[in-house]
Amino acid sequence: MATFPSTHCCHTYSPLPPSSSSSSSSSSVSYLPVYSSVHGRLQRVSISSIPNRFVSAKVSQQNALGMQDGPAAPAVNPIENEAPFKKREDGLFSTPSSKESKDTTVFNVNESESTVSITVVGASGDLAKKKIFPALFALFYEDCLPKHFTIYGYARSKMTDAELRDMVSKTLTCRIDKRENCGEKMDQFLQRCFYHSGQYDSQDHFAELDKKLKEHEVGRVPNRLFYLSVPPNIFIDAVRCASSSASSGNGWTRVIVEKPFGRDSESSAALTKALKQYLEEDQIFRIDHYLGKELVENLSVLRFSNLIFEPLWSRQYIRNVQLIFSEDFGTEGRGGYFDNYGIIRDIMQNHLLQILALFAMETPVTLDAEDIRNEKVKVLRSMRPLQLENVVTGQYKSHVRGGITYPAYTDDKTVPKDSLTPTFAAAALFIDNARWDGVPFLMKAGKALHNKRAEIRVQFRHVPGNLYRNIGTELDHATNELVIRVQPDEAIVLRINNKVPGLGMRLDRSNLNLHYAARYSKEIPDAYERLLLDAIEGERRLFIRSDELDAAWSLFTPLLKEIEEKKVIPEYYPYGSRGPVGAHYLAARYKVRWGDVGLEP
Ligand SMILES: NC(=O)C1=CN([C@@H]2O[C@H](COP(=O)(O)OP(=O)(O)OC[C@H]3O[C@@H](n4cnc5c(N)ncnc54)[C@H](OP(=O)(O)O)[C@@H]3O)[C@@H](O)[C@H]2O)C=CC1
Ligand SMILES: O=C1O[C@H](COP(=O)(O)O)[C@@H](O)[C@H](O)[C@H]1O
Repeated sequence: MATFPSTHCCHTYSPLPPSSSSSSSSSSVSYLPVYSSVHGRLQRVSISSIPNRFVSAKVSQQNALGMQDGPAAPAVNPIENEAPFKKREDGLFSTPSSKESKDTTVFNVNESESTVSITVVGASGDLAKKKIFPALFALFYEDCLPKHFTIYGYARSKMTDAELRDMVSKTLTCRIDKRENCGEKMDQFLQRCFYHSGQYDSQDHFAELDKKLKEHEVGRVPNRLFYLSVPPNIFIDAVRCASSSASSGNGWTRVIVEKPFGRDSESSAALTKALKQYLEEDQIFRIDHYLGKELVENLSVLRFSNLIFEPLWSRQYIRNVQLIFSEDFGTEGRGGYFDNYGIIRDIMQNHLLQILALFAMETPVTLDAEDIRNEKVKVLRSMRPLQLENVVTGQYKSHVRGGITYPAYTDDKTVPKDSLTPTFAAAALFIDNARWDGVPFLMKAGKALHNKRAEIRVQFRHVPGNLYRNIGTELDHATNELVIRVQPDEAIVLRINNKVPGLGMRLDRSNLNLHYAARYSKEIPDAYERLLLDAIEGERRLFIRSDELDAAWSLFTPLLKEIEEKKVIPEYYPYGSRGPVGAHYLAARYKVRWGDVGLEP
């Protein structure tokens, strides 16, 4: 039997008044006085077709705008009136149709009865310091963690609790808009962080951890979350030891697994098989942190809650879709890992493909995790495996600019001098279904490029019958474009044609711009915050199911094998440039121009 931690964090995102949204050139949209955030919770309900956080947002938005067609939306959470829970003999409530097995999620009326122990395995590492501990602190700071929780760092390095706290404290930051009591909050958080040193393959060492966890859990239903923040060759040992010696007796046990989930179909299937010796599928939370990014989460909202977009979302109106990732730094410090994977496995097969699946899927039956993941799998299975002729690879070379020498990829000491591993790739993908037949989905990902950016660009078809041809406007070259800028400086921009004001008739291209920093005053939570909170709450929507993973690898494995077998030589591009010119030829073959070249955005 497991309990559900009751969390009560509630962020409210108040849009800035229109007058202060100076860079939102557009705002013809009504001003929303209060917008409940994704973290807004009325009451914890986990396995409902609509996660609670969504319901609270929807209700407050509808009430604020009077948007709904029918009578005003109720001011209470409709789920409260649906009584979807069975009362159990022990006083807890469980969902009648829970799909979880060992990991049965229940709604705990009395939060003080349960506790969550979060163990960061690999706590001495880069990701733990950079992302996991800061995200846990941010959740604590926002009152999003359950009332009773303990955090343990676990790794081989020898450290005391005080040393872990010292290490962690160096990376904690407070929300810009909530600086007050920051030091106090940090101290409170650090007091709940502990450390246990042990080997990853030692059941005895995990049993020692178990003993320590029990001391903190005494008197409460213990729920345990393990975050595997270690290199992938350690995943199975750590899961075996954690599950046999440190899993929860009568609460839930969940494991967040970091990427990479294998390096091809076979190794991924082997990893899944090995993990399933110790865990049920619903205990495994395969993380793809791009799914936790605000604008990726917003993709479905944009599409399925706006009548103006969904009818256009098909081959009939969309000419091509571009998924672009670029970083303005190289593999600095991670060359050893990267050389075994390359950019196609590091970014395309997971982050960009996940975005593509969300972008292209059919409307899910509900917002339930399984319904969404079912639709994503269908899209992935409708896609053609990538072919080498539709792919361009590149690798960055040294470049001198402004007296500074930027290194080549192979200058990294952990990378073999003759490495052919791509640090850049561009690819054309196709979805062979009725909605997307013939529409090129172009992906481009690279390190050591001229900027850091992740975005989705949707280029629409031209308006048939160019009414404005006689005034010299070639509308075929000025088609509408929707840009969803995932990072940095999150924004949704729609490029339209408009008349230049004045007595004459001249056309211009302008941007309708939802610029998040201008529209919302609060900091956007880091992806790891959202995903950690979801894992604690048993929400699987943003985690990768094993059949999704299989489908994703099926698309890329033949290509990756061919690149390696044929020892395909990447096109070399200077550090800090826009990448290989081959990417433009690839796009041109499908009559596409990369939208990120030339004019901003
Ligand atoms: N860093 C990042 O930005 C990202 C990382 N990831 C993934 O997250 C996971 C963790 O990444 P990261 O923190 O960078 O990894 P690290 O290389 O920093 O490893 C984490 C910890 O694991 C232990 N460790 C490292 N190598 C070995 C080894 N060969 N044998 C046994 N233990 C080892 C070390 O702890 P100790 O010696 O104390 O035991 C180390 O502190 C990886 O799976 C990575 O692919 C995913 C996305 C981004
Ligand atoms: O998963 C990875 O992502 C990072 C980029 O993440 P971001 O959130 O900073 O955009 C990338 O640098 C790394 O190579 C890759 O493993």
